[in-house]
Amino acid sequence: MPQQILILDFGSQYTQLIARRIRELNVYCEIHPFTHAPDLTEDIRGVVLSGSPCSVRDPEAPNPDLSRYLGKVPVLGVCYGAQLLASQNGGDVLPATIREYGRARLASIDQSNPLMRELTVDSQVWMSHGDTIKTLPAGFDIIASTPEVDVAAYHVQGQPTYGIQFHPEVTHSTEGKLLMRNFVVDICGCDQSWTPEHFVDSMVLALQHTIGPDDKVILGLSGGVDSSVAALLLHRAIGPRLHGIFVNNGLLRKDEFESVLHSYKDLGLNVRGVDASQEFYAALAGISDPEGKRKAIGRTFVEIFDQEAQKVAGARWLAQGTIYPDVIESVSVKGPAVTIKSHHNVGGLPEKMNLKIVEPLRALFKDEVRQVGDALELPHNILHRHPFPGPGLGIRILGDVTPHKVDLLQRADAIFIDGLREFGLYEQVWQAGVMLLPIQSVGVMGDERTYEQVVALRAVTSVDGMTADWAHLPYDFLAHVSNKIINQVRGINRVVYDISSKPPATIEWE
Ligand SMILES: Nc1ncnc2c1ncn2[C@@H]1O[C@H](COP(=O)(O)OP(=O)(O)OP(=O)(O)O)[C@@H](O)[C@H]1O
Ligand SMILES: O=c1[nH]c(=O)c2[nH+]cn([C@@H]3O[C@H](COP(=O)(O)O)[C@@H](O)[C@H]3O)c2[nH]1
Ligand SMILES: NC(=O)CC[C@H](N)C(=O)O
Ligand SMILES: [Mg+2]
Repeated sequence: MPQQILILDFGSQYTQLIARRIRELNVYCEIHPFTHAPDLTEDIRGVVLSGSPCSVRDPEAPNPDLSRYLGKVPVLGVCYGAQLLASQNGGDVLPATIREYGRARLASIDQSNPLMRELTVDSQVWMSHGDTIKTLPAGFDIIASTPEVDVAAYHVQGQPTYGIQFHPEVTHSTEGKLLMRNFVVDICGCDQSWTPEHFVDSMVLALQHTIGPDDKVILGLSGGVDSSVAALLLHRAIGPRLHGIFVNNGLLRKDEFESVLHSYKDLGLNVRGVDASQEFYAALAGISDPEGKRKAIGRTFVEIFDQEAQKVAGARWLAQGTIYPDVIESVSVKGPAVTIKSHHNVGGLPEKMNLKIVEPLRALFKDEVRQVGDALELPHNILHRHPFPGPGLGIRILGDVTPHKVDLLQRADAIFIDGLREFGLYEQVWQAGVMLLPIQSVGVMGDERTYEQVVALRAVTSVDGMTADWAHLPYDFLAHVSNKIINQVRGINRVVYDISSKPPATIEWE
């Protein structure tokens, strides 16, 4: 295991940002819910305690025993984490007279303290708290204040334990990254060696160690970034013992089955294309409910993987392209998050497959997956491909799915995506696609009345898909796409543009 920082999560909306800031310093870190705090191991060089929506004054609030870490490795409490350490040691945490959300400025700083080294007076910090530390326990020293908050940061005498009331992980804390560097590099002594290349080398070794010398691995490949990067890593580790399976679920983009299979062959990967369109259409027949469709698609995927695995003698592993946000969401502090959408690849692989799961990208964020793909020389067109959901056009056809609707949508979608490329807009957009709406509208074409379907164009900007803004595409581009769809795709007579952000909408419509 690489040296790492452990982040104990108390449910803050910013916990993932702490992880991102540490990884940007080329230091590996993991988030664990406070309810599953791991024991200290040699590779854990420091611990960060996250913020929380809870108040330490609430008897129900998280209050774990931290003695296994304190004084043994450096600990940094952020907001709730700082309040918790203060209150566990006899300090007073009280409701603040004014709740503080937003920007503040550091008025005094103890620059001789290693956490505060090189931070500047007047530096902007981001606050988000309703409680405040009124009195510190004996042996705790203030190392920074703002005009409103005396205890903006503290240090525990004689041990590398620190607390800060503000949020260094938020970019609005302009010197937050410097503070994190002071903690992670200077105080914890991490050597900043966690680079994409390092990840590739150590993951290939780990895969070789885990997967037995004669074992074969089945990997569902989609043409998307995650599964393609997983494929290259596994291929480097076990070569031809990797068996990729690319399923045509009848819900792919126009001509995608052929073109993706082709690009995998070019990469030297051992991939079988399985055309299961009819099985998917049969499973979807008559189902209009979004969750019903997702479940039917998920089930059919599993059936196909199961059938294919049985054809490969010695198949002992099922590899998945699972990435870090999937993992974090399923171990959230408040219990598994409410189901908004059932992702087709999560949950419910049947026992009888008898395959063990291997997930080489489990620890990475999407943009980190792209960096690893870059280090593995994944071709640009796959690396920068927009994400595409496994259930494909099945969740972009509102209402029931038929081969005829798939055909209409494939043609409209191809015009939109080709148009983005033509206008040089494809890589400015994080994801784009077309939705086929379950309504008809009246139009007039060549003096004749039409009564045909409506499609909605969807394009978003985002970093990781967790939040997204609708893309402000140029009007002349939208006009071009709208004209072309209405003129060329018989059966569609109206095009609208979706101007909803996530939240409160989501990227896909179902
Ligand atoms: N048509 C398919 N055939 C086989 N496996 C698939 C197919 N579609 C999806 N999968 C599997 O489901 C997983 C999740 O799909 P998902 O779309 O989240 O990831 P991806 O396709 O690898 O990347 P991206 O998010 O960039 O599209 C994939 O990693 C892959 O293992
Ligand atoms: O592989 C997948 N299986 C799914 O079931 C699924 N549902 C949504 N998505 C993709 O996830 C991102 C966020 O989508 P939403 O804002 O619609 O939840 C977007 O990139 C979506 O395309 C899926 N990907
Ligand atoms: N961001 C936080 O960690 C907030 C901690 C606590 N809930 C407060 O309001 O002070
Ligand atoms: Mg995909």
